[in-house]
Amino acid sequence: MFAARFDPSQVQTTSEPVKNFKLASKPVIPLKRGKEPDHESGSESEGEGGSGSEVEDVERDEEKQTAQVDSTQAPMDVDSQDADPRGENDIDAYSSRNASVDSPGKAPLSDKHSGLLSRFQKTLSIQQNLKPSELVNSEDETMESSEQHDLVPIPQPAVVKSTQLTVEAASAVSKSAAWLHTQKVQYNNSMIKPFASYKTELSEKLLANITAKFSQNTFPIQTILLDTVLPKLRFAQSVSKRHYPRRVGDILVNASTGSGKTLAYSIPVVQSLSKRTVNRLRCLIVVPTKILIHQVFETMTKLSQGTSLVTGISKLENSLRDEHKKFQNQEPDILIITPGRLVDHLQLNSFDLKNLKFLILDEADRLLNQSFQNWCSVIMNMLKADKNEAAPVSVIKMVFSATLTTNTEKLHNLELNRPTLFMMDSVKLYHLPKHLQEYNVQIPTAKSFAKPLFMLQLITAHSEANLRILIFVRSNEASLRLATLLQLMVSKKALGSKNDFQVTSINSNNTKSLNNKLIKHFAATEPGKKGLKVLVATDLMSRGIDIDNVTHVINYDLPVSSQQYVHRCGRTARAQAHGVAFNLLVGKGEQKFWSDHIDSDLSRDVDGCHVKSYDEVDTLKDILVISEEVEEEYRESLAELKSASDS
Ligand SMILES: Nc1ncnc2c1ncn2[C@@H]1O[C@H](COP(=O)(O)OP(=O)(O)OP(=O)(O)O)[C@@H](O)[C@H]1O
Repeated sequence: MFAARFDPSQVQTTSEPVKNFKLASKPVIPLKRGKEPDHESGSESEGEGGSGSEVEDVERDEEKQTAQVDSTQAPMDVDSQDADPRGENDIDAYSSRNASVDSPGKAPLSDKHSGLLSRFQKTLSIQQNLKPSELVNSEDETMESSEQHDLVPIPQPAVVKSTQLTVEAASAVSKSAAWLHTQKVQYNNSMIKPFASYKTELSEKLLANITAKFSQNTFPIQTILLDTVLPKLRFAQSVSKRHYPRRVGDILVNASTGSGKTLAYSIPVVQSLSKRTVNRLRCLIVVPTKILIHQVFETMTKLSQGTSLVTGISKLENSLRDEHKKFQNQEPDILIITPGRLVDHLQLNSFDLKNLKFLILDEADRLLNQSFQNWCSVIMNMLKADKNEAAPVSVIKMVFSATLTTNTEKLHNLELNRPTLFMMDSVKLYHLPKHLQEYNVQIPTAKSFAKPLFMLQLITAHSEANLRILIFVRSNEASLRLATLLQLMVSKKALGSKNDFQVTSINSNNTKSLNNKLIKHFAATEPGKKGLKVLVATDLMSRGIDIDNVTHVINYDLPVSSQQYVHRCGRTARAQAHGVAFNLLVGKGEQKFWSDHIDSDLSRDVDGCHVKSYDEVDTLKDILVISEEVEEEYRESLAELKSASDS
């Protein structure tokens, strides 16, 4: 069913010409006479197929020289620098030309310039001897002259702003440059192909693990990433074992929830590292929550089965000291960790980053919004120190999210190196899964007191069993209260559900282990058991959690942003499965908020699902109708809940 032929020509790259901002002056590299210093391909010995070490030495010199060149100089556009009118590109002409401009005293100037130059130097010396009071501001001077002569002032040339960027302006430019000059590669949902078509790019063992444990066919984000990154990685590793990351550049991915991002970044990592001989920390995967650690660990373990790669995790429940000893004894090749814990281990020197080749941020927008002891700058500084390199360090940063931040400030902190952004070819900020069917339930303000009852009627209107319904509320308190109320209501005669109805609540009143147990129970499928499982949760559950067969998501409380909406709804309709999301909108205010601040940021597949109103479905159109008996029992339940909470 996924066998649609993938045609590489479909890969739409909207790459603006990637301007390689070069530093103001080219570092002069000791190359053979007559050869133009070529930064892109590294060096001339590379053209002669020099041995790895020779290429690495030249590269190391090149990088040292680049690092020494003062990078605060205003970046010069490559065109002006390379467009050499006289076509003199060899190193001799280059140096004599600069000598004449940089050191006038040394090289003979033609006579016609020497007079001009001496007058300029005389003016400079007069200006230096003037007292401050004698210095006249240009505006005042213009005003005085016009008042004295009562003449119409002669039109003055515009005052030319200083060409020197102020530090703030320069950093603002560089920050927006971090994002604006990113090459963009767009893809669409038709880009699916068999994993077997990568048999020349992937090791036999890895390919077997993918097809046996995951799938025969790729998802679109995996196709575009593997097609782009694998060849780059292979070539870069063939040129330099040590510095290949810098040649590949950084990778940014904005792909919808459930689209297989974890596999998309895990495959290139396992492919690149499986040839290594000694265990060294070469890949760091940073995730925002503990639950995600286990999920990524499972994927990595399945992929690297049969290789000698060691994947480690840092568990918050383990003591830092014990983990420190464990990492000291054996450095894992791949480490999955949360940001705060990573900072703790770096400060304890549990491991160093000098061998690191991949730094992966999963749910990156969440990570970049977290301060966690300023983890981002701690890692960036530690990388530069351990690798003894200036930015950009030779590490491939892979930044993944379904709602990747466009906040250049946050991305700037990552000191991106020639980033490529992979994104859906949609005009909106975020893209929803194709088979996610959304329904809006418009509740009149006057009836808002009965919102829990409407939701119960919405749930019990579904006749089929084996539903897994995830209900999102805005707080822990609301999660506990709503779950308790639902249990009370279901125990009543009129309100009771036809199905076996289990309601649980995830909230911070529970211990972490209880929450994990409840999630496992919710996710578990007992064959033959027709349980209708309802889990009430806060947004802790909305990020990256991959639970099979969540059939419905109910936004009982509206999310506060389109990002939150995307992540909540993304718990269903995963891996191209079908899923349903209900939005309970109370009054015109919430309806307007949803359309102005959520729906306006979302794009959906043209041939996919589109938002509907609940009353377009026969079985749902009466959920807002309440009989007297039902209302009576509902009010009883509310009273019971109130007395329980008061006691
Ligand atoms: N090519 C594939 N074919 C079928 N299933 C896949 C494929 N790739 C990944 N999956 C499955 O899809 C599910 C979602 O994958 P994953 O959790 O990586 O999505 P995601 O994009 O990270 O979602 P989120 O943004 O919510 O974190 C997982 O169960 C995974 O095993």
